Amino acid sequence: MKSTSKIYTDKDSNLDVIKGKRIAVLGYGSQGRAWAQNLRDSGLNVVVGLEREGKSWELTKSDGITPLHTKDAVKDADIIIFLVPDMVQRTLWLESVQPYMKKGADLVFAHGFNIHYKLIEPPKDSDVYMIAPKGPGPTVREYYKAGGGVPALVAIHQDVSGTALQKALAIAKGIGATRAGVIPTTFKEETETDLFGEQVILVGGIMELMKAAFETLVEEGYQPEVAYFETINELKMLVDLVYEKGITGMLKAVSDTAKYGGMTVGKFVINEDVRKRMKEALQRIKSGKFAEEWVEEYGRGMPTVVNGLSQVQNSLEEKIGNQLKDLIQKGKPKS
Ligand SMILES: NC(=O)c1ccc[n+]([C@@H]2O[C@H](COP(=O)([O-])OP(=O)(O)OC[C@H]3O[C@@H](n4cnc5c(N)ncnc54)[C@H](O)[C@@H]3O)[C@@H](O)[C@H]2O)c1
Ligand SMILES: CC(C)(O)[C@@H](O)C(=O)O
Ligand SMILES: [Mg+2]
Ligand SMILES: [Mg+2]
Repeated sequence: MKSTSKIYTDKDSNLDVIKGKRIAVLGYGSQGRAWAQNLRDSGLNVVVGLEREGKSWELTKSDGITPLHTKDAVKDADIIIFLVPDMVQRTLWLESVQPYMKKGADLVFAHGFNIHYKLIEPPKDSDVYMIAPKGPGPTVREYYKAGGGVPALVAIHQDVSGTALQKALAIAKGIGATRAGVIPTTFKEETETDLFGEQVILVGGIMELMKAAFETLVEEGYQPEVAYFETINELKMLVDLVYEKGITGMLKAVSDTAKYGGMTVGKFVINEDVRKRMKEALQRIKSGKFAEEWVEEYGRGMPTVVNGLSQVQNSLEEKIGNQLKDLIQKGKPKS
């Protein structure tokens, strides 16, 4: 185990390093919308680059930011931030960024996928760095507006100017991340751990665990509403306790019966076999097999993602969740 040598906070970063520089945020989705608004509200010079005048274009305008066609946005930009989907970045780079950008402009990422797996080969005269928020885009905006920030990782791939880290930390400050903390990493470590996290726990693991538990109860004849409260809705409250007080805090809040059952049956369900599969999933990421498969799936129009989303939308647990939504919302604290 090698612990981080440093956690950067507000006092380690200075917005002046990038003040007045023209920042082009490419894409206005989950992260793009949050970054563009946070950077603008931090007093930085932001434009948004989009390929066409559609939904994102209108949203950008209604948020008070100027949308431009990508090539116009990158033409005069000193810092170009890729916040379009990972599978779109290579084509955007080849067709709309590389031919039009200023020589030596910085190339910035929120995830290392395209650089680590060499889908984008940046010019040798650009600084290339990453600020990877460890949370979803809407939360990056929500926390910033409330005076906080989502923690992030920072990594430098190319440092031609010798100031790449200072610029990366200034952007991290501009989106609010240094209000929490920013940990230095490499493109390799960020890419592999981020993919692993979303596959085995944050997205894949939790989703399948919730579904499997819900379906087990329903198949055994229990009321789906009771199953929903038990296996999906209450999860937030227990994860909130972990977030506020750690795993120990969560354990202290539940009954001794839940502690004993959780400590024994948890290990029976999430057993050595599951850990072996986690290692296998990590191996597929490290070898590049997952990246290869994802590029191929994307090329076929993402059938697995499209069908998977529609299956989830039409599942019994989603129907029950929708029926209970008003009731659940009414019970939420009014702050
Ligand atoms: N979603 C997250 O919370 C999150 C968290 C950390 C890092 N990241 C990283 O941030 C980057 C952006 O991800 P995201 O989830 O915010 O993206 P997204 O899917 O929300 O991006 C959608 C936006 O990208 C643009 N776009 C979509 N398709 C396009 C196309 N074919 N051509 C040109 N532009 C197109 C549009 O502006 C659209 O609004 C990725 O590298 C991702 O890995 C995302
Ligand atoms: C929000 C996540 C899952 O952490 C991010 O990594 C993503 O790819 O959306
Ligand atoms: Mg990710
Ligand atoms: Mg992530």
